[in-house]
Amino acid sequence: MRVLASAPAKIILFGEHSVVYGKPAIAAAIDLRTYVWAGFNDRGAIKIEAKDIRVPGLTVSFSEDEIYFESDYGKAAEVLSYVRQAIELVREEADANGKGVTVSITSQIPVGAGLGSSAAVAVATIGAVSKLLGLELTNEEIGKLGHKVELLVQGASSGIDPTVSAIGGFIHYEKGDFEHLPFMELPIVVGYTGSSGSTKELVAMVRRTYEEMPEVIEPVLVAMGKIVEKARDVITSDLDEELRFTRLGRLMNLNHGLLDALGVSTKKLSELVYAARVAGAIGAKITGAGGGGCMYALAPENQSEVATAITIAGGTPMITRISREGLRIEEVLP
Ligand SMILES: Nc1ncnc2c1ncn2[C@@H]1O[C@H](COP(=O)(O)OP(=O)(O)OP(=O)(O)O)[C@@H](O)[C@H]1O
Ligand SMILES: C[C@@](O)(CCO)CC(=O)[O-]
Ligand SMILES: [Mg+2]
Repeated sequence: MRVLASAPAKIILFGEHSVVYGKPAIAAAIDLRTYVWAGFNDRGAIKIEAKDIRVPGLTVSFSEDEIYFESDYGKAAEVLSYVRQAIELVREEADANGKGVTVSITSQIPVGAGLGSSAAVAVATIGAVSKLLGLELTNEEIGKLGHKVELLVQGASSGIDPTVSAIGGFIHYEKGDFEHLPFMELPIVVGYTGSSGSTKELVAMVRRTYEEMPEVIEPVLVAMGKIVEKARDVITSDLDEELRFTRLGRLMNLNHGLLDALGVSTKKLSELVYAARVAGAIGAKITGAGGGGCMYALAPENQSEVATAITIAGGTPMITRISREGLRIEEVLP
């Protein structure tokens, strides 16, 4: 038997980092996906093929008893840790610890770019392997297992990325609970700096700053949480669209400033943010963990001008759409 599952990338519209401290956040699944085929092998081993993982200089195929790699073993094992933890967790849930499982991954999502590649690969792997092992899990349950994987690998995770990747759509998230927000088409442009940041390291860096001066950082996190609640009020209000976008844009700019204050922006990210604003975006901010990766801009009137400005500033623009669908079982072969 073989199973193909896919799970989407995400953008965090408001509230990254502060969400790790129990504040609310708003996120949406987008139409870039990671695909995972799962099947059995008769060696009782975990075998992972992740040939197209876009980590510079690294092409790996790895299993418990065999490792093929074009880089050092330590790096390969670390890069594949989300997938391996996902498989191990599902084998445990299914009481199938000795069962040989092979997964093969292809992905449209840039890695370490703030678009939730770690959550998508964990969720798609859990979806495919749980189906293979005969577990009946809901997408919500799979999101919770994805959160466990992120906690095991990163040490800290709010769970928002695996949740939105598993269930799709547009969500408000707080301390493990989520609520779907009314679906709206968002005229956004994502700008990719081309460099990556590790969520594990960025979350740890913010934690160090917090521990060094909690009396300074806590109010910043509280303000971020308030921005999210304001944004939710605007999204669910009956204000006309123009006013709604204007208010959301202002809240995005405030949120970006506070993320910059936490130290998770980079010169390139800030350049893309300012280029987008100058080209007429009504709001622009980092999305995801930062340290490289992506920003997004809200540009109801002038998406193509903003995309051009991002290109001129040295970034790669992506015009994406919100994906209503989260985890999907694409194919089951006998
Ligand atoms: N296609 C893939 N195959 C295997 N592992 C992957 C794949 N895509 C991502 N990963 C894993 O996820 C890691 C990147 O996760 P990280 O959380 O640092 O960034 P991100 O999820 O892309 O961005 P963010 O968390 O800010 O949204 C990679 O180093 C790798 O371990
Ligand atoms: C930086 C962070 O807030 C979002 C990463 O997409 C981490 C998390 O919520 O787990
Ligand atoms: Mg991640």
